Order: sequence, then structure tokens, then C-alpha cells
Amino acid sequence: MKLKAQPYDIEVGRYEVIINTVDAEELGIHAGDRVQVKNRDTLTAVVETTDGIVTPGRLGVYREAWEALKAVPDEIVDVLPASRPKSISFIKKKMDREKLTNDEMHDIIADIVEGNITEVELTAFVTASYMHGMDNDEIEWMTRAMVKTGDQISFDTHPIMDHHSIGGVPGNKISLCIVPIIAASGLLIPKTSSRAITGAGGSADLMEILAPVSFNADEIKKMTTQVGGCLVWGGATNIAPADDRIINVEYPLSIDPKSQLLASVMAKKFAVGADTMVLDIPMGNQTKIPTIQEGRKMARDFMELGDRLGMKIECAISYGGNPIGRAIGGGLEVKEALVMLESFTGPRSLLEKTINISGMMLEMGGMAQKNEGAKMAQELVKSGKALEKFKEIIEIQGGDPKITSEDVPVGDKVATVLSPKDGYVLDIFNKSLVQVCRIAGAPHDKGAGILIHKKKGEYVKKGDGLFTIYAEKEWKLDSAIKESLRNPIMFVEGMILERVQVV
Ligand SMILES: O=P(O)(O)OC[C@H]1O[C@H](OP(=O)(O)O)[C@H](O)[C@@H]1O
Ligand SMILES: O=c1cc[nH]c(=O)[nH]1
Repeated sequence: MKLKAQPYDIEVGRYEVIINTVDAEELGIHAGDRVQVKNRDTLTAVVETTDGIVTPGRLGVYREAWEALKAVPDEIVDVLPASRPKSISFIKKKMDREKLTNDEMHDIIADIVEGNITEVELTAFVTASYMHGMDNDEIEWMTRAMVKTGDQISFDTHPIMDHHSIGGVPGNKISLCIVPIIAASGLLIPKTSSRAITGAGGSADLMEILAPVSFNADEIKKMTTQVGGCLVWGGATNIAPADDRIINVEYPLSIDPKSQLLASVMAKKFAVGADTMVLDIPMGNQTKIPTIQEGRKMARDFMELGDRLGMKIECAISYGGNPIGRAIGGGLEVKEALVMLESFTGPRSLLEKTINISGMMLEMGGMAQKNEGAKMAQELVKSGKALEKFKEIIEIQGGDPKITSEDVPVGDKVATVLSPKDGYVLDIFNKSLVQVCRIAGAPHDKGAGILIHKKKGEYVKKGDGLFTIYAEKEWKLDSAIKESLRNPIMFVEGMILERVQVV
């Protein structure tokens, strides 16, 4: 069918066109199908249908396809139905619980990167992996495919250190402290992070408050070589580019399938040339890993994948049943991390976790003797060397090195939720906590989040502040307050939880 091309200057991340439903019917295609579009060039594009935006006889062409066709407005192009990429049948195979081959996995990942797969198809892949899982071969193949379809860095020196958390515990701002501690010791750490997946702020979201986080592979290598480390957003680089596209469909579902999680973390690490790393596995109620047994299984899976990739990995199964520190979300978390580096003060959970994971890394990297790493990490903070290093990292990434914890802005719309009774904080519900932060605006609004005043086990009197919600917009604060009342984030009770009696 011949149609008149008209441009839609909108970036959609793949070749996509809009066809009027009258023409779509004539071609025998539906929304989500593919068509071949030909002028002097030929490309395959995903179809969107419309009753109005594009009139019959015309073809709306989004930016990527328009640029690839080098089309001119009103140019006549040929449009024909095209078949779906083969990888759709491989996704179907995973939905049917079958094992994929190395080539099939590579095709799926390559099609994700090239934008040949729609969100619906990608969601089906992620959901099928969530429900049916993958074996170690498939996970290795997915990891290698994610690395191969993007840029890679290689350093002339070793070891190249890295740290990563599987996430799932609120307030886990430790990367902001660990990266400078390790770099201050003289080791190299080119740290890439994701944005929030199931949480209220990933490390990339937090670092972005202090400095830009979008860099390419060459820039990451240069910054790491110059100051010892960096903390950048993996999604902005062309490093393991499939990762961020997969995370984009995981985020709205708040799921992180184990197979994708392993590949996502390890592909980012392998691609930046890291060879020695510590993996944080937060474990506890309402985390990604509810029991120690599952934590050990996850650790074994990471170590086996590390072996297959030739990387030295140790895991720290950490306590995740309660938030790390007292600040959750954007600026609040960054402040808490900076206070820790400025004065080695703050919540014990943050200090202890940061120091112990850094200690493991210093031992693995050959900077400290066995069991001496934590002491060395502590000295690097107390001497101010870690803070000084963090400022160098902030500066090289384009931020203001003079920033202090006092300067970090937080939302000015605040409300403190009070305890309804005397008693103990018997539980904090991680998922409800994150939900309230997200409704308050996190991770997008950097000033949004929650500051916890009372943690698990602490005694409270009726009327004491339990936590304060921060937001940038009044209406978001109102919605967050309502959510925190509908779905409480804390359980306060006395020693007698309930009286059960004969009625
Ligand atoms: O949103 P949830 O699922 O909690 O976790 C995602 C976070 O966990 C990892 O943290 P890090 O980069 O190792 O500090 C990711 O990179 C991301 O920042
Ligand atoms: O980087 C990360 C961390 C957790 N889960 C992922 O999928 N990727």
C-alpha cells in the first residue's frame, strides 16, 4: 500500500509508525504488528493505529524511523505487513517453561537493545522469567548477551573493584559511602548503579542530587583512572543497554525476577571490567530475600555466575528487615550519607553496614589483612580521606565539591505522623514505607521521602512522632498522609498484643 509519510518528532526508542485504522484494516494488521516501510531504504517498524491523529492515506512516522528513512514530508512510501522478530517465539517458549538456547537468548537481548520488541512483549518476557525462572546456563547467556550488545571497558591494571546491592531494603544509601572509601584506599572502583527498581531511590537517583550521572564508557574509564572511582547511572551509558529497558518494565510492576536481577547486576559489573566485588544481599521480611536460606542460595548463584565469568565474588547477606538508617528517599538519604562521611556519626545500621562491606572489599583488594578491613575502612572515614575523595568524585562528575550535608535540599511540605498509643514499634513494613515515599513523589521528586524517628524495638509514648513525610507538592503530601493511614508503615503495640477471652 502506498502512503504519504508525515513526521512525528517524538522519540519512542524504536522504529514506530502510526496508521489510520481504515488503512490498517486494508493491510490486515493490528496495533503491535510490524510493517515494512520502503522508500530508498527499508525498515521494519511497530504499528500504532489511530482513528484520528493520522488520516487515511497517510503514515505517521516517529523520530527514529523518520531519521533512518531520511524521509521528506509528504513523500510516498510503500507499506507492507511484516513478520514479527523470531525472538517473540523465544519469549513464548519461556512462557511455556522451556529452556532457551544461547542463540535464542542472544536474539531476545539484541532485539530489546535494537527496539524490535514492544513493551507488551518485553513485559511478557520479564513476567515469564519471574514466574518460571531460568537455570544457570540461561542466566550466564543472558549476562553475556547483555554485555556483548553494549560497550565494554578494560583497564590495564588490576584489581578493579566493585560493589553492588540487589536492593529491596529502604534507605540503602551505602554505595554513596562505600565508593569513596574504596577509592580513598587507592583501589579503583568504576561503580554503575540502576535507578530505583522496587524502592524509593536507587543509588543513581541519589548520586544525581550531587552531580550528573550520565556518562559513556570512555568517560567512566577516564574519571576512574583520574580520581579512583565514580558513581554513575548504568542506564545512561551504552554499558549493558538492555538492562535499563528491562528495568523500565519491572519498575511499574515492582518486580525484580531473580534471573534478570543476576544478569542485570553482573552484566554491568563485567562490562566495566570489574574483577573483584562484594555483593550485598539484604535479607528479611518484605525484602527480595525473605529467609537466610534463600539468601545463601542467592549468594551461591552469584558466586557461580562470577566463576563462569572469571570474577572473584564475595557476598554479604545483610539484615534488611528494617530500613538502613532513618532516611528514605532522595535528599534525605544523601544528607544521611554525607553526615556519615563528614563526622562518622549517624544511625548504627548505616555505619556498621558500610564499614563491614567496605572492609570485605579492602581485604579482597589486598589493601588490608584478613579481619583488618573494617578497621581500615573506619580510619579512612574518621581521617576525612573518604569525604575528601567523595568531593573529588563529585567534582569530576560535574557537581559542586563544596556541598555539605546541610546544603542538600529536602521537600518543604512536611507532616509528622504521631503514635496513637504507648508501646513499642513492633514492626516497620518496608513495602508500605516505600509506597508512601513513592506517593509523596520519590524517586522523581528528589525532596520527597520519609524520616523515621522510631525504629523497631523502640519505646514510644502516645503522641510521639513516629515518622515525618517530606514532599515537594502539597497534594502529594496529602495523598501520602492518606496512604500512611490506610496502609500503616509501623505497628505500635504494648507487650500484650491482644486479649483473647471467652465471650
Ligand atoms: O529499588 P531497589 O529494588 O531497592 O534497588 C535498586 C538499587 O539497588 C542497587 O543498588 P546499588 O547501585 O548497588 O547501590 C541498584 O543499582 C539500584 O540502585
Ligand atoms: O542493578 C540491579 C539491582 C537489583 N536488581 C536489578 O535488576 N539490577
